[in-house]
Amino acid sequence: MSEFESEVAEGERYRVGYALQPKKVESFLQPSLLDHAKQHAIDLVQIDPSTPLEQQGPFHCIIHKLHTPQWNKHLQQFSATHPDTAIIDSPELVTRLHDRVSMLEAVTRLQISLQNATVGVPNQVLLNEPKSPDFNKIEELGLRFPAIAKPLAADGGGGSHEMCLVFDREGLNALSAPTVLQEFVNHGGVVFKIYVAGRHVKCVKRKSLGDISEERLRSLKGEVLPFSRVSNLGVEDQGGPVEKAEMPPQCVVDELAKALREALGLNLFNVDVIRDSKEPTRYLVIDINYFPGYAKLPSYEPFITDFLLDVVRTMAN
Ligand SMILES: O=P(O)(O)O[C@@H]1[C@@H](OP(=O)(O)O)[C@H](OP(=O)(O)O)[C@H](O)[C@H](OP(=O)(O)O)[C@H]1OP(=O)(O)O
Ligand SMILES: Nc1ncnc2c1ncn2[C@@H]1O[C@H](COP(=O)(O)OP(=O)(O)O)[C@@H](O)[C@H]1O
Ligand SMILES: [Mg+2]
Ligand SMILES: [Mg+2]
Repeated sequence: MSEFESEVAEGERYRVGYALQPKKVESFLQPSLLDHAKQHAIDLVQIDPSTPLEQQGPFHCIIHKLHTPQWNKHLQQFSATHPDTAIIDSPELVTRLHDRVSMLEAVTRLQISLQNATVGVPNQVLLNEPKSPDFNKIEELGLRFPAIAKPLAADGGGGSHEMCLVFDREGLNALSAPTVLQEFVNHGGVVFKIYVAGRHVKCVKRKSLGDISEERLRSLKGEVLPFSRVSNLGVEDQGGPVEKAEMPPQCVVDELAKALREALGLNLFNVDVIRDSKEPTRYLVIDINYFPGYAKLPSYEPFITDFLLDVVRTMAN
């Protein structure tokens, strides 16, 4: 039962508009979410992003994952004249997550040290022209191979999840600009995904890239191995590294979620975190995604509904 079930004022209903791509509508707006929200006084209403919002309201809250200029304009016009509608989240702040350098900047400013755990980011450098890279910059940072070449843009556009494992300098010749070269950290093949919806936080484990031994590293010199969407592969793991992996301490998960929520000014995101195999109290944030695939979480219906109730109630008070 939702923690808010008894608090819904009788007869009062809330309209929450959603503006999402068709694929996202299909995955996120499961009948189970629509039903659960409805039972808790929330009506989820689809927004047509090409029509002015004025003609589609009123809304107590709008959630969205679109970033076309036309949508941003409609949203800006509507929020200027409807300050009582909560916009989740501000498009300007979401933009920070569309770039793999700026998305991690907030993490580098965090000071989290709980239960001996530290939270940081892997060494990384932006290569505007990877074919003629600034080796001084790479060396100054002490960045070591193997590394992962990630497209700078993380806006969900074509190619934004196409990565490459690079094993030495020669491998950089195969890359196209602009690329973020990030040190590969052995982490036991498991990624922790921390899903945040306002003050609500859930952490799950998923399959990740396996460790790279010194021997394998030597045999792969000069190679470039492309990969994409590893944590979505859903490969069988019975008795494997994912099942066996210990979760990070809950206090670290909660503190990281809270600190990032404040630093980014965002409510709906997830954080990909790995744990250094060599130093198991060292946690590294490798990716932050806006409005991720919440439907993959067990019991995502109350998770999302409770968050939306928080938002509409705060606006009403
Ligand atoms: O589609 P899903 O459910 O796999 O969700 C994707 C997320 O998967 P996750 O929840 O982290 O496992 C995915 O996260 P990752 O980058 O794979 O860690 C992205 O947030 C992706 O959005 P975009 O393509 O970057 O705009 C998300 O895609 P959209 O659903 O927003 O298109
Ligand atoms: N620095 C790293 N060290 C080791 N593995 C990594 C590192 N960065 C990413 N990975 C692996 O690559 C996957 C995809 O990288 P990520 O930055 O999360 O991109 P995406 O936005 O496509 O999810 C991660 O889920 C993880 O398995
Ligand atoms: Mg990721
Ligand atoms: Mg991502």
